[in-house]
Amino acid sequence: MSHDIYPDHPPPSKEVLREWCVSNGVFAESGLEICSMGSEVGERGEGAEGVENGWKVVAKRDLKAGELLCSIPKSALLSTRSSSLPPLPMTQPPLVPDQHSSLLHLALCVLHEFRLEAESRWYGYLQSLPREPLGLGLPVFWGEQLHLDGEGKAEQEGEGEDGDGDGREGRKWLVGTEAGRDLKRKEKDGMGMSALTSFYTTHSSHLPATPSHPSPSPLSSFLHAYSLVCTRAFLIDLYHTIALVPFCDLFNHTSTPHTSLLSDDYVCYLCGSLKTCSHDVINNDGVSWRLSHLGDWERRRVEHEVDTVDMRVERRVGNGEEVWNSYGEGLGDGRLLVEWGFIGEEFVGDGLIWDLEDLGLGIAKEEGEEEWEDMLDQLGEGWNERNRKMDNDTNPDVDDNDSDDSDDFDDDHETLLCRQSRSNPHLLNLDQSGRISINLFAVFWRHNSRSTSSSPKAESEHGNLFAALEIEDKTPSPSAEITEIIESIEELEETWHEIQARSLLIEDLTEANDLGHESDDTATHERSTDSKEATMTVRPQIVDVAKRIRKLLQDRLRGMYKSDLTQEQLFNLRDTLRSQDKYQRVAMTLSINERGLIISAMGKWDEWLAEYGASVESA
Ligand SMILES: C[S@@+](CC[C@H](N)C(=O)[O-])C[C@H]1O[C@@H](n2cnc3c(N)ncnc32)[C@H](O)[C@@H]1O
Repeated sequence: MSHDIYPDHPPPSKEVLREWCVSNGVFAESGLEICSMGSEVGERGEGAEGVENGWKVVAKRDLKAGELLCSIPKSALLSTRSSSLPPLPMTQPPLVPDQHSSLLHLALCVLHEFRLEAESRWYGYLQSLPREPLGLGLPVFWGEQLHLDGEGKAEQEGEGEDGDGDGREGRKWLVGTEAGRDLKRKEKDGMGMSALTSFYTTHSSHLPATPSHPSPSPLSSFLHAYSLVCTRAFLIDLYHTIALVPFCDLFNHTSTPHTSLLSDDYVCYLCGSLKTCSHDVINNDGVSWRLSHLGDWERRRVEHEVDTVDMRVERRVGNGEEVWNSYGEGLGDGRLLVEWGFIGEEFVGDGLIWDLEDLGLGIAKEEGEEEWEDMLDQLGEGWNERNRKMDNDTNPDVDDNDSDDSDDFDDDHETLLCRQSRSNPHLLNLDQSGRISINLFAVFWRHNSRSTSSSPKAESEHGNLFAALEIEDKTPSPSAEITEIIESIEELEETWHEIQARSLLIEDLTEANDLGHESDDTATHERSTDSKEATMTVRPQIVDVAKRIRKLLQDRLRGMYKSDLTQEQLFNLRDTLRSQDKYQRVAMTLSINERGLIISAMGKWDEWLAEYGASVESA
């Protein structure tokens, strides 16, 4: 599948971009250099073996915190407000300006500017953007063989860019992974391939003919423009909403960035003015309501300075180091791959996630979601309360409000369970340290107690069928339930801690034996047997829940592509991929990493169940 963006134009040029920046008032610190990723020389598309490398920003000298990296006047931003594409006609139903429709609209504007070629105000910038691979390798396009012209008519079918099936195979490896979940969610939320196709089919006729593009552009051109917008646009302010920001979009992502984008967002939403404008309502002090939250000094600044988007050094950058931005906090590889087409293997974010309906408990998404969320909110409160108490007991002098972050259990990565995610307290996840969230434990625990506490009453004397089916509700009150859950979690962790301590003791004794310190085998045996006798007992319900969790992990693993292969076999398989199988390589890496996390978590639950798993049968 090929697009019609800049056919027969020279490759992207840093020099042309630099000249465009200068003539559009863009300031870029002279101590920054745009380099090719993976090699220090060459323009786009000139990497080794013709592989597109992408660009990055590198510091040519030490950069101190506070230094200005770049400053772009808002007049240079490319947004739906600034583009020369005429406003979209009212659609039926109207295009609600949510984030996705804003991306689609901006993509149409970008395609229009591409079609203007050198006539566009942004040509010097747009020519610098990647032109390959089509759709920038975002998984939503992997393996797509869709060919439509600008009017939505099928073009000639043929082998696309990844006609050898790299994309199709790559998609298979995403099944069951976080990226696979994200792709499904996007499709469901109307952000998949079919929604993109239908948007362009509806709106392509709105693109004016240009001297270089008298006919409509193929769908592939729109998809490419859309990918550029998705991977490069920033949220700016109330007027532009999202926009492409020349130069700022050259910084790559890491979870420990040096810089971030700064923009005053409280502009007039009608004309974009930051300084007081004719649309403003003035308060009794003669100040626009819009700017009334600012102090005197700040107000003077906005009234007199050019409105810009800036990036400053927030963490020192050494000479020769790449300067990193962050595309969002806690972005895991699944999300990075789906939204930006790469993985960072930094193992940050919330790990693997389940929805309520994925838990095999027969809970539909809409069914009682609020009730479950209420329970999780109460659990969160109960958990924080417990932490405060624990901290007070161990450290009576510490301020109560500081206690949340300093809890030993929550920060101990060797535990079976982890606290609620900071990004979403309702999340049901397996964290990056292989710990199941207390939420998942609580959902299984509650489901278990509901199904065991509701037992049909014995048939009445008169054989009344309705009376026989009446359910006796022994459900505990919500607060009693949360207390029970927290006590169960503590019980689970204490027993896990005991197992860990015992294996450490055995390891120590074996090591000591190997070194000949305590050569008496009988003594070793006696001590390890002693410690075994210290085993605690647990409530059967905890065992039930542990078994559910173990099964949940196993099911997730089994839902992955080629789930019967061992990690070693997968590594070997990945090693045999051809250099051009880049989608398969990245998808396999993601899948292997997620499998590793599940396997290590399963190992812990197996160890615990080996000790306590039988007690439920005897209960
Ligand atoms: C905003 S652009 C950054 C500049 C881009 N590298 C370029 O060549 O113009 C975002 C894209 O850069 C690439 N990218 C960003 N961070 C990356 C990273 N840590 N590793 C690999 N690629 C990255 C991805 O292709 C992503 O879609």
